[in-house]
Amino acid sequence: MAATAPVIMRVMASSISTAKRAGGIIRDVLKKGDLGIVDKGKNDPQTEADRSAQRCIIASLAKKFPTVKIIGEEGGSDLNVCDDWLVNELDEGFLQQSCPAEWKDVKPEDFVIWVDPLDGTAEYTQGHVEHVTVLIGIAVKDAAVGGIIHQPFYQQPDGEMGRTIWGLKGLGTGGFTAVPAPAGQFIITTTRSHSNALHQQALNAFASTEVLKVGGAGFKVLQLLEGKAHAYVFATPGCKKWDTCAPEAVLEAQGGCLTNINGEHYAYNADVEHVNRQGVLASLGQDHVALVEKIPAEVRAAVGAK
Ligand SMILES: Nc1ncnc2c1ncn2[C@@H]1O[C@H](COP(=O)(O)O)[C@@H](O)[C@H]1OP(=O)(O)O
Ligand SMILES: [Mg+2]
Ligand SMILES: [Mg+2]
Ligand SMILES: [Mg+2]
Repeated sequence: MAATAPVIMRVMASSISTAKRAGGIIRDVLKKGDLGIVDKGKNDPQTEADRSAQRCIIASLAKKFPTVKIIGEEGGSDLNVCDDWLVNELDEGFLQQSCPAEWKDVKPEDFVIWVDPLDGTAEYTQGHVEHVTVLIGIAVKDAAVGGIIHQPFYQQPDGEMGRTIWGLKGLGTGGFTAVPAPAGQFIITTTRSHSNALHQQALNAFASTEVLKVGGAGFKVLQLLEGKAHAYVFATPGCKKWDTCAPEAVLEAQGGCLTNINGEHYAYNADVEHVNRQGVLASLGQDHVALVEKIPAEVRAAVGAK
């Protein structure tokens, strides 16, 4: 099965196994205690866990899929890694499923894999480890089609650490139980470390019943999937294609929507600008267009303009 499955199924299965290994590396760095923090910019830290997890993910995927373009947040990495970091396995459970017809014949050169080895780095360094995720997004030409969101610090009922959520458009999602957000409320999930006055103005326009301030694009989309929030609002530039590719694919495979604040999808081909200049608006079980229309004109003029 593994050798004959279509490329997208093998990329997804390999990404599931690799994200789990990267999650182990992220836990190990924290356990050792020396985070090796480097500031890449304002509110933009990088740690030894970001660097090592990226090396593990890109070395593993590049070895298995040498002709697929892979773009990682932490730039060019040394792919000479120890065998322990080279993940060979393909997740067997995932491979049991059949490939949606639309992706069966996609060629390796039509894929881009967007890797965020550790989403929520600021929160990782501040002890909010439950916000941390590993994101591997799979784009076909312009579209975010498949995604893995791995939570290294999620404690399973049996005590095991980590859980892995996946989504593939046309197939569905796995690794979690979807829960609708509570009726009669409107809960927004948003940034806790990258807000500004304009972003606050956008939040105010929604007449929400509650605003949850948490880290990471992956964790906020998980909150939508698990019914903790109705919408994810980020009306400022700052997050990048590797932050949104996997969350968008998983959310949309579950019937939700992730766009910029104008309601347009970002393109994820290899030549796009990395920054998501027009912010992020995501929802599940909502009238997404009605949410787009709530963004104030002043915010749209400043953030939504091309
Ligand atoms: N201004 C920014 N500079 C760098 N990264 C950003 C910025 N804004 C958002 N991000 C990335 O998007 C994620 C979601 O943002 P937020 O938590 O503020 O909602 C952040 O965890 C960070 O990803 P990462 O942690 O992988 O660097
Ligand atoms: Mg970062
Ligand atoms: Mg990120
Ligand atoms: Mg990151």
